[in-house]
Amino acid sequence: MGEPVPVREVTAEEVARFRDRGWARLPGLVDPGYVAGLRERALERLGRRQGRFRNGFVDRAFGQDRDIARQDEAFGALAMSPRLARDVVRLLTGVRSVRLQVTNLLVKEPADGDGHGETVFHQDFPWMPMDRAAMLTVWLALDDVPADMGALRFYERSHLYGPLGRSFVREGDDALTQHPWLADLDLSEPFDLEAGDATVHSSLVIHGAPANRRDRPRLSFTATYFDADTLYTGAPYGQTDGLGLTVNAPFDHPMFPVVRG
Ligand SMILES: O=C(O)CCC(=O)C(=O)O
Ligand SMILES: [Fe+2]
Repeated sequence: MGEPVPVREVTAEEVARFRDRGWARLPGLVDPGYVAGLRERALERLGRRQGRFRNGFVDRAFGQDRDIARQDEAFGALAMSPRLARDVVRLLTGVRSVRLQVTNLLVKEPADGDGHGETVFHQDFPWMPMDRAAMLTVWLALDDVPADMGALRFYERSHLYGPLGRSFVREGDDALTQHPWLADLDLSEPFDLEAGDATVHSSLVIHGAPANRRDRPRLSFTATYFDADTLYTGAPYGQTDGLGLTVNAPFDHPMFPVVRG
């Protein structure tokens, strides 16, 4: 084992905010020096990338390099970091340990020309074959992400309303169009992130992002964790279909490692 990945502890105030509002800002979550190394690796991978898929609704909003932590050791060390796992356990309510669901390198290309558009407002949970929603995503800025480059925005406390349905299935199915009452909730103010800053969001909070109005790609890394006691429901899902998971049993599979705190 090398040095521990330089991830800081979340504060009691950040935990309280996350639980109250469904999301929180975590400034300086990961040491900027470590993040500079991640950024270099990310750019190197992107340079080797072949073509882009623009078929689905999600692909219009950002590019994905899924499961990057299984392919790159620096991203892997961060995703499997005991310090990060401790933070996640503290943020979630009533959870003893967590599994990693997925990691992703997200790239939102500048909107000009043939670039990406906005990330429409949505929840993450309605896609999941999980029997509970104790699940969150850490969204780490790999480079400075000024607000107009597309940092996430959140409908405050929207996680309290349970699953509100899927988005990204058809044209015009963003959460606001499906549920106009959401507009009565406060929308988080736009904010600038620096490399190493993160946001963390509940799988039930409504979130989205504007298009990237700058001239360089928005680069971020996400890691999604869920309660290790969660049971598999058997609902069809690309990631889990065919893995041989047992319905009504935990996600006991190398794809979903328990991350020890
Ligand atoms: O980065 C984005 O624009 C959206 C990311 C997202 O929806 C997520 O990580 O759950
Ligand atoms: Fe999302």
